[in-house]
Amino acid sequence: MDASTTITLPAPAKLNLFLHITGRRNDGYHQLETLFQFLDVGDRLRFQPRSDQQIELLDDSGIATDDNLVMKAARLLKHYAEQHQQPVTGVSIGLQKLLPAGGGLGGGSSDAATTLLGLRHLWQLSISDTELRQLALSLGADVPIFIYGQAAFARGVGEQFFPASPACPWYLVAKPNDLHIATAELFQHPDLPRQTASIDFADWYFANSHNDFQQLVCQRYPEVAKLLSWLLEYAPARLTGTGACIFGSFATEAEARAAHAQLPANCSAFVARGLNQSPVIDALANAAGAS
Ligand SMILES: C[C@@](CO)(OP(=O)(O)O)[C@H](O)COP(=O)(O)OP(=O)(O)OC[C@H]1O[C@@H](n2ccc(N)nc2=O)[C@H](O)[C@@H]1O
Ligand SMILES: Nc1ncnc2c1ncn2[C@@H]1O[C@H](COP(=O)(O)OP(=O)(O)O)[C@@H](O)[C@H]1O
Repeated sequence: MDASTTITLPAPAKLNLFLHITGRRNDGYHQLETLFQFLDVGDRLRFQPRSDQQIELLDDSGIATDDNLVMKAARLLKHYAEQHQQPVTGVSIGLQKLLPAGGGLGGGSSDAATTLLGLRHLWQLSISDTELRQLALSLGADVPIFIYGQAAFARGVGEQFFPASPACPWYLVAKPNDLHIATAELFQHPDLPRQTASIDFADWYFANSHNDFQQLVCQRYPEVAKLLSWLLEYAPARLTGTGACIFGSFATEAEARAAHAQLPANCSAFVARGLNQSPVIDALANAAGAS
């Protein structure tokens, strides 16, 4: 495939297999320890070069174009290219949203990362992965992991990575309908635990870790507490990120689908496989190979 032709790329979801808050920085941002893993489910983005210089976003998400992380990422990379005297073309970006916004699955962050990666390819920009991750961090704490593209333990605000190879089970990911949790609001809550002791990642396993947001989210949103109690009857289960999604891990797809079939009313869910490499990395390698 020629770099100037249309490309379609995935923007996978992530799970936080655990999430500890170990402190707070002077600027108010929290220091975290977490383990990121990707899912084989996510949004899709299509990048089509234009003959003018416009960046156009075609999307069905209902998010205002100027607020959309896809648009922010595209403008940021265009600005970088212009500052470094690297030519760019216009582009129409089609966003197909499948992941719930504000679900703790990092959908918006993943869309932003796929935009940075897709446009670097399309525009043939000379920018290293490290620089791209720095640009990504300015869009949000969760964006760099989707550029990194490998399952990883993370420290800092979630931007210092240590490669990991957790088991890749089948997950049932579920959330109460019509529930969006505002990440910033939860981070500011006085009852949030902020002093979990730092762990040695080599000693990590699921049962000796937790998610520091889970208790607070369950208190504030009883529908999450109820859904989590239900899922725990079937599998080890936990909140991802700041929620509202929870996940349960299963040895087989059939077991995950059997639990899905019993999903309580007023909830939505999907079954997905855990992945230790982001599918966007494979898709870009294919696109580069075909150029
Ligand atoms: C909690 C996590 C765990 O992976 O995921 P989500 O639940 O959002 O998916 C992330 O740290 C979320 O990252 P992200 O959603 O990109 O957050 P940002 O846009 O950078 O920040 C939103 C707001 O959350 C707070 N924030 C975020 C990250 C952090 N380490 N400390 C913070 O205090 C800040 O108040 C910030 O203004
Ligand atoms: N392309 C996008 N997809 C989803 N949310 C977006 C997008 N662009 C901006 N946002 C904003 O980012 C917020 C967080 O989105 P998202 O990353 O999907 O959830 P979370 O941070 O809970 O994992 C949303 O509430 C939404 O307002």
